[in-house]
Amino acid sequence: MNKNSKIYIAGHRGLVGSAILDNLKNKGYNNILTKTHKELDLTNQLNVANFFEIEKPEYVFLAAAKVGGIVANNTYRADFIYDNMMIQNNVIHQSYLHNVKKLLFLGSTCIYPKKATQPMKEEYLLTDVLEYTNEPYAIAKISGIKMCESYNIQYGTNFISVMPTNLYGPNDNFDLEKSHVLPALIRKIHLAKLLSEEDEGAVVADLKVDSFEKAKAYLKEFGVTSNSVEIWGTGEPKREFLWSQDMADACVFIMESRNFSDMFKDGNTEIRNTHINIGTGEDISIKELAELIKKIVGFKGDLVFNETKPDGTMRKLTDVTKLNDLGWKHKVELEVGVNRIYNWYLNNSH
Ligand SMILES: NC(=O)C1=CN([C@@H]2O[C@H](COP(=O)(O)OP(=O)(O)OC[C@H]3O[C@@H](n4cnc5c(N)ncnc54)[C@H](OP(=O)(O)O)[C@@H]3O)[C@@H](O)[C@H]2O)C=CC1
Ligand SMILES: C[C@H]1O[C@H](OP(=O)(O)OP(=O)(O)OC[C@H]2O[C@@H](n3cnc4c(=O)[nH]c(N)nc43)[C@H](O)[C@@H]2O)[C@@H](O)[C@@H](O)C1=O
Repeated sequence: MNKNSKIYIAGHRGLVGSAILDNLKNKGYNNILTKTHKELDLTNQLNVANFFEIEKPEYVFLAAAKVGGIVANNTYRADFIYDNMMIQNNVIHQSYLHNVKKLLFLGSTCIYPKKATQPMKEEYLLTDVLEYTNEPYAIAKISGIKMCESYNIQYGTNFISVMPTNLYGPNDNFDLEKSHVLPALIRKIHLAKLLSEEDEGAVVADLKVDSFEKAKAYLKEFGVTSNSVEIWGTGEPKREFLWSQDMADACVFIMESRNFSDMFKDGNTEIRNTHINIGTGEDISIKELAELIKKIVGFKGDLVFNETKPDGTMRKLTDVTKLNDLGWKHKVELEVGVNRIYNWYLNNSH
């Protein structure tokens, strides 16, 4: 990629896409192409074909997807498989037809078997059954990896897949039902603290409702009260969290420095499993995460574990040897990142 290359970021307003946009701008890339979801619905084959025909991007970051936490994945199963397969089929196929020089496809570590040996290496893909709560999403992501791999092999394209761990950062989704655990707990614990301080105005403003009674009733549904916060599941599952700006930096690093062909020449004779894990290689339990957020937010109440909610995979720690060997390592440690995202939330929640 050179600084004038025409680069399309699909999903530029999302958690990862917005961080990729900032990262590229900061590095001096000046020909970046973006479209909002409203301007271009990537599930629409004809519109995506027209877009590529007119714009002819040279590089593509595919960070648009239907994304959500464990309950969203488990509830909207059809949407997660349909939207994700449509988006990636359209973008990857049109990238091939219009001679895109390089494409980066974002998968997820949920592609690995539910009971994979830890930490999970790239070659564990398709070696056992998946976690059921996010199986439709994971299958869409696996088909995206295999699509990139197949186009590379049959058509000589240069499409690279990366498998990020759980991400968090600015522009994350803080919805109490549909979000991932880290933003959900930041918001729930913050709101519980506001309730304990009897700051009715701040609670109403955060939830954008017209009365404190409505706000309290809504929060009760999610187990948020002035003296306790509900945590889904047992608190025992472990998760690995990567700051979204580190994730974006890894994506740009890979786009700048790697080619699909390098990935099986460097001692790897197998053309399959050329995807790259992106993570920190460190994880913590959900209980420990909740305690950390509680400390940072300054909430004094209790954490109550609701075991009727799913735990999901008990552990999905990435093996980041491949990424580290390429010369990239994360910078932001979890406690620093949680402090940053809490401050970001305080400045952006109304
Ligand atoms: N967040 C995480 O923890 C993880 C994310 N990933 C992957 O990283 C990538 C980015 O995720 P993340 O940034 O968190 O997701 P976000 O939900 O924050 O952003 C997704 C973006 O895609 C856009 N989008 C969704 N559907 C369409 C559509 N039909 N047409 C056009 N645009 C669409 C959204 O626009 P709009 O909001 O307007 O719909 C949004 O800008 C995804 O591939 C995801 O699977 C992988 C592992 C973990
Ligand atoms: C990134 C990843 O995201 C999803 O997988 P997940 O890691 O299981 O997602 P999660 O962040 O929602 O939950 C992590 C853990 O945390 C627990 N938990 C506690 N309390 C809350 C809570 O309040 N909200 C949420 N969401 N989870 C909670 C929750 O029960 C679970 O044990 C995939 O569907 C898949 O899409 C994917 O790739």
